[in-house]
Amino acid sequence: MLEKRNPIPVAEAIQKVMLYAREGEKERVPLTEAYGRYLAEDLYADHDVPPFDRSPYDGFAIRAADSALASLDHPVELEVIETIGAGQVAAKAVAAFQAVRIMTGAPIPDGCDAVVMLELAKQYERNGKTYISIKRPFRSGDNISFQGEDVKKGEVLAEKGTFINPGVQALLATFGYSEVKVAQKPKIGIAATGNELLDVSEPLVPGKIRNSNAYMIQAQVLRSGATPVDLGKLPDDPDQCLAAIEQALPDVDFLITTGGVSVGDYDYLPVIYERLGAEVLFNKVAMRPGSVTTVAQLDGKLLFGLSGNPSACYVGYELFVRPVVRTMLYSSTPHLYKTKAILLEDFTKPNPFTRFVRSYVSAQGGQLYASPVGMDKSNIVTSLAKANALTVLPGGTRGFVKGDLVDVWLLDSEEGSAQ
Ligand SMILES: Nc1nc2c(c(=O)[nH]1)N[C@H]1C(S)=C(S)[C@@H](COP(=O)(O)OP(=O)(O)OC[C@H]3O[C@@H](n4cnc5c(N)ncnc54)[C@H](O)[C@@H]3O)O[C@H]1N2
Ligand code: MOO
Ligand SMILES: [Mg+2]
Repeated sequence: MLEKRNPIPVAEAIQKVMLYAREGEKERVPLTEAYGRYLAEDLYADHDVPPFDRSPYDGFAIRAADSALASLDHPVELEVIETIGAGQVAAKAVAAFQAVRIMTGAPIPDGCDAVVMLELAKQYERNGKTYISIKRPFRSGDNISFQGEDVKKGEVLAEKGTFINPGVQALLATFGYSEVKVAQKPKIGIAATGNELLDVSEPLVPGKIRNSNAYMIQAQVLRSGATPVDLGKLPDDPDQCLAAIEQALPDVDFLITTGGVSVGDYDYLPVIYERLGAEVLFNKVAMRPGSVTTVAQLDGKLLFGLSGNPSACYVGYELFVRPVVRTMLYSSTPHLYKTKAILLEDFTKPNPFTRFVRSYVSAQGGQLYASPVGMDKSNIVTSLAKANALTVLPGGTRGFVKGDLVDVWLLDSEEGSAQ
């Protein structure tokens, strides 16, 4: 007897999954391996940057008061008593009408409070001494890069969960983190089910296809910041699938299977969840593609039964797996980044369920535009290669036309959305 499945709205399905989302563990990695990871702690400034007043120019450090009367007609002469480069500290005290030759990055000598750019000073020698003359006054503070002007001690520079981009990497180095506490990468088991599946290296034979989903998901897992664990191909045999899943579960944070979740004779995932004693959170979502997406939990561990159809499988990962991965990585915005774009083509098909159209979003003149890419069917694989976004057409609508403003969820953005 065919069990009747109840489609639930996408937002409700996501909510049900998110109830099981947990923050992950921390680990320390060398700074050289921190790029691309997620901070496990807020990053505080434990000192001012710059840590001392310094010169932003090559030139001369002076006492501004000495230049008060300088003009084109009456240049002021100062004696240059010392030269310091970046990394050096002036050894002498600067007295009235004295200056220090200073290079960019060197600390401002005691007593000085302004810097004259090299180009604005005339330098000359007289009786074995070096002098400069300047033809305009400088105010106290002119051309000084002040201690703490970049950041003050105690400020939070990047919050826990921040993606470590090259800029964050620079901050970590600035504050002396030779090792960085980052979120441990969740481990995600991936098993592709189906008797029809060939290995990538096998030649095609009648009735069979190559397993593309496992490799697609592997890349999605990596893109979302987790580690894929390849559990291989499983035949459409409930005993073998059950044994493989039971064996794999203890070593992974989540388990993804593809295929076998619909109502076919060889769709065994529902039976397997039952035999495992897992609670099925839902087995039908009002979305296309991916309506058969099934998610179950066993002792709090999520089992994602993604569709066998490539486009449905892909969308299932981005909607349901990505946010739990990002939550483990401490993100407060774990979902795909949501924005709006102008549709560049008519999309007149009705949308009985919310439709996620694989799309290419581009920016032109400060406006985002969305073009559907390739055929909009769940068994299509080619459209995925061009997609950088999902255009979201709500269930119960039809007749979107070129020029309509539509919701788009970006696939490649490091930024996410809270909801
Ligand atoms: N009578 C009904 N039939 C179907 C329904 C339905 O509601 N009633 N739902 C359809 C929808 S929607 C989808 S999506 C698919 C989902 O099927 P399954 O998740 O059970 O997946 P399979 O049956 O195993 O395979 C479907 C399709 O995908 C190909 N596939 C499977 N695994 C891979 C892989 N690793 N790499 C590439 N391609 C894969 C497989 O060969 C099939 O062509 O069910 C509809 N049917
Ligand atoms: O799960 Mo099926 O893709 O709705 O397309
Ligand atoms: Mg099936």
